Amino acid sequence: MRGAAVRLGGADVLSGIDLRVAAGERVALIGPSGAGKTTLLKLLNGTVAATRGRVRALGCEYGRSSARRTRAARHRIGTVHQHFDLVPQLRVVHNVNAGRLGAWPLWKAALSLVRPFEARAAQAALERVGIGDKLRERTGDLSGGEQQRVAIARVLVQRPRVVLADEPIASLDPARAREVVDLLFAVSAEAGTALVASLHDLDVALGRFDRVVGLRAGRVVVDAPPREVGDAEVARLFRTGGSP
Ligand SMILES: Nc1ncnc2c1ncn2[C@@H]1O[C@H](COP(=O)(O)OP(=O)(O)OP(=O)(O)O)[C@@H](O)[C@H]1O
Repeated sequence: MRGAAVRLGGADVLSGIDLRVAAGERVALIGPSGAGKTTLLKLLNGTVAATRGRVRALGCEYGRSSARRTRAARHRIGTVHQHFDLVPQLRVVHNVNAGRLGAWPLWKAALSLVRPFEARAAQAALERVGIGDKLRERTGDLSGGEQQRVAIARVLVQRPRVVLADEPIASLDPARAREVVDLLFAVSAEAGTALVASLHDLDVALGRFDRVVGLRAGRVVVDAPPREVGDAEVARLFRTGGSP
């Protein structure tokens, strides 16, 4: 993205964002609450439009490319949402298959709610995330950590080229958090899938990722490999008050 800005509710949420993520790159997005991390992820998956600047993803430029090209790009961007974004009343298989909805015609999507299509692919994805026995369970009956895995399985069946994860480990204990990060890295290692994850856990961001992008008040103030992000950069990002 070049010079991207987002204005929401009369306020500048992001300004002057220049960012390029390469295939297979693993980027941790850090910064204080309200810095604009979620909004930046939404800009990348096209669910929020830039008010200024350009955002390109997988050969499409949001707002300029044809609807068909834009849809095709968005199908290959998988997002793990902060609050999972699952339908608790539905069985796990339906929530996993939601990752295929963009690729299915409407009739197939509707019919699949009665008799699930591609249950085998959903089963394989669930096995991959370690909950292969949950296919027919009601999603709302699963623990928070299990629901997080369902959300990752949904992204897996999408066969993404880019995975965006919004605070994917916020609700997990340290051991589960490590497993989820391992899982996201394993997904990214396949087929050069890029991973961009917003994180509040600095140890994970600095210890595991290839690159750290730090946002403060809607601007990128750090963009470097972890070895170059020291106490001074972290303090600059997280200090309270003052200008960006
Ligand atoms: N739809 C909206 N309308 C108005 N303001 C919004 C909207 N969405 C986000 N904002 C504002 O934009 C700013 C950035 O929000 P965002 O959720 O991107 O931050 P964040 O860095 O992800 O925060 P957190 O770490 O707390 O999740 C916040 O001040 C938020 O209130």
